[in-house]
Amino acid sequence: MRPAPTNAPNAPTQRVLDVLHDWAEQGVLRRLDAALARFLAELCPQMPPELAVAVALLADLEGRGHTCVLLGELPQHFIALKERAATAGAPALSPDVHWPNDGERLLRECPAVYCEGEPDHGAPLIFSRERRAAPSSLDPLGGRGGRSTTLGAMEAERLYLRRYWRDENTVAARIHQRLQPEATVDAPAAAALLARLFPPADDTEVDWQKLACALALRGRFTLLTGGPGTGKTHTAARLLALLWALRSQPGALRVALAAPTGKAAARLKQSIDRELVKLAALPGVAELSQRLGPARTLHSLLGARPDTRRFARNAAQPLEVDVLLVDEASMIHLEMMAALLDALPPTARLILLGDKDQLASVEAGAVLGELCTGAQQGRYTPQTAQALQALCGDRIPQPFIDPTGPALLQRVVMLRKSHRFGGAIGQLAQAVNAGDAERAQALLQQTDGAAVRLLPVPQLLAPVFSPVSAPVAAPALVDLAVQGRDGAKGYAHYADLLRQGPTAEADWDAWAQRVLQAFDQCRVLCAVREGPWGVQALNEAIAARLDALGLLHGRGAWYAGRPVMVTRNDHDLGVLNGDVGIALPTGTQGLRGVFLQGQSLRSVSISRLADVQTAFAMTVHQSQGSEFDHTVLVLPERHAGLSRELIYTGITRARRFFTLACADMQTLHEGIQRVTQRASGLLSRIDKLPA
Ligand SMILES: Nc1ncnc2c1ncn2[C@@H]1O[C@H](COP(=O)(O)OP(=O)(O)OP(=O)(O)O)[C@@H](O)[C@H]1O
Repeated sequence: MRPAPTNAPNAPTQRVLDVLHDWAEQGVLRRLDAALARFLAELCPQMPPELAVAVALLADLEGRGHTCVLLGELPQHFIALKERAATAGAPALSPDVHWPNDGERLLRECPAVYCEGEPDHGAPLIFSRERRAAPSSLDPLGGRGGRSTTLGAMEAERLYLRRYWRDENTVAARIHQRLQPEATVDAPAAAALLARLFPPADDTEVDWQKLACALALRGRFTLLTGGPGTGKTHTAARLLALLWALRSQPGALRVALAAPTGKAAARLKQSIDRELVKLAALPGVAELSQRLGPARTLHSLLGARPDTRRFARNAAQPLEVDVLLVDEASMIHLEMMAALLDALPPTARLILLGDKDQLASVEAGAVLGELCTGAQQGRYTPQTAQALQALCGDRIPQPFIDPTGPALLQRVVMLRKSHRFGGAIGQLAQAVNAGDAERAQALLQQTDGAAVRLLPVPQLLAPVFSPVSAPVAAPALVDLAVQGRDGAKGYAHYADLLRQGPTAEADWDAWAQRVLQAFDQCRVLCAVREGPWGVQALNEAIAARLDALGLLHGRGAWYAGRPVMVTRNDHDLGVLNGDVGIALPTGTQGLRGVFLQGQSLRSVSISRLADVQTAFAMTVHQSQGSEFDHTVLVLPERHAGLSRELIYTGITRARRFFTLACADMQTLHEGIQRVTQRASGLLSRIDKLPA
């Protein structure tokens, strides 16, 4: 069904499209959502009005991260959308337009819909119906420590746009293919190396890191999840050393490192290098270190092409790798995961690292979270347990054994012990993750210890929003951001270093590095961009305060010390989306944007830095993959966008100090209770494929 849209939709649908157009004009929907409904209705003039609304809703939901819509939920979505329109004072939809009880019939009769299982005529909408019992990978306890990561794991009827349906199928098929049993490794050699890499500890705890490596030797797909500091990279480095030592031909293993952002890629490379140095005594590790190239962003690895969503690397032009290690995999959206798996040769090993409890990608899909459903419980089959014991001598404890454990979970390991956070920050992250708002509140309000602190922004000091003036950030919050607290640095620290300048021309690089590192000691993270609690207002307020204190001269678009975050990859300039740099005065060339890339500096003319934003404050989403000594998390009052994942991600960006700034505890409690659920059918698709 790909003719050019020439026909006018039927009259009732046309009326609905006009209303959708008005809704888009008034911000109830995105223009894109209404335009898609019109486009499909013009392709298929007999499309009923209800389906036109469902298409706009589907596009709207995909904008919010869902990859499909569950039919059973369409009636509520219709109601919620109508309420949004009413609240915005937009024209009402006729009361007759609602999702009918027999919505399936409506889908089956519409030529714009392809019903899975029937001959595929290329229709743009896909109706998928599963008549199966709950898939075996469904976590009986609800995954993620008692909650469900997706809405679509049980028997369900789903409506997709073709693009997401195709990507979901690709990811399911490629992962399923990688779950097939692998050729055996040299077991005695592997056992000896594992014993060397993971010497027995004094405690009796299970060594999940060792088990993860043993498990990874069994197949071409491994997923390591765990909170920050649980040793995902530590383990991955040992796994690479192991694979290198056990390779069948000398020098033949091509290993690639990648991450979704430039910052995360740089961190991955640094951590792997650091860990490999510790393993230098092992056979071949020196050679592995030497051969390991830089970690690349997924875009660069796959060969992103300007102005297209296609990549140079794909199934026809696969990546030339034997082992691909990808960090921060929670940030990978469905489309990118499909592209990555498509471009990976079937023989290559894929090792994904990520924290399943972090915010999912901005774009549609929550692939890592979904693949980790049940990881908390282990669910290893007795066969897996026996094989691992034979290989490394360690036993998987009985509570983690489940004879019905799905094939996918035989490739997933959750690391449980944090080697970085012992104290209050780790406990706070754990409480939030467990949905225990009372405990989180108690930890934030305890007065001993400086690691975790609450900055109540009382009503009187609360940000004032006036429709005529720009939103104003709370002074107490700005004070904290500038001055810090109890040894936790604020921005005055880097501004001080900046003011001092280099001692001599020759010291410029060292000084610039110190300024950049000092800036990274503190970061203000916001849940929203707009309004008094948002990125924009805080950026302005912090710059103004530093200016008032004489620490920066923060007037005009560019000033010495302006921190900026790149918002778009620019391969010519060598800066990537998410890179943070600072405008620094140079002797002869005036102000230049300076970025720390690994151990070296990149300096860029500020006139060429078109896609940047000031970076005193950034969104929690933008901070993923980064860590700061002192993290200040700012929560707007009673905001629907607050979620458990967002709060957890904000907290876990803090290395030594964490401060929460919010108006009241109710905001925190509500946020912790709000768990993001994204509709998807990925798990059931993997389960459905024949073994
Ligand atoms: N088994 C271990 N014994 C000793 N130190 C460890 C162990 N596991 C990890 N570490 C150390 O703990 C620190 C954190 O480990 P690592 O960076 O691998 O964690 P991570 O899970 O990758 O963290 P993040 O999610 O923040 O990237 C590192 O300094 C690492 O060397």
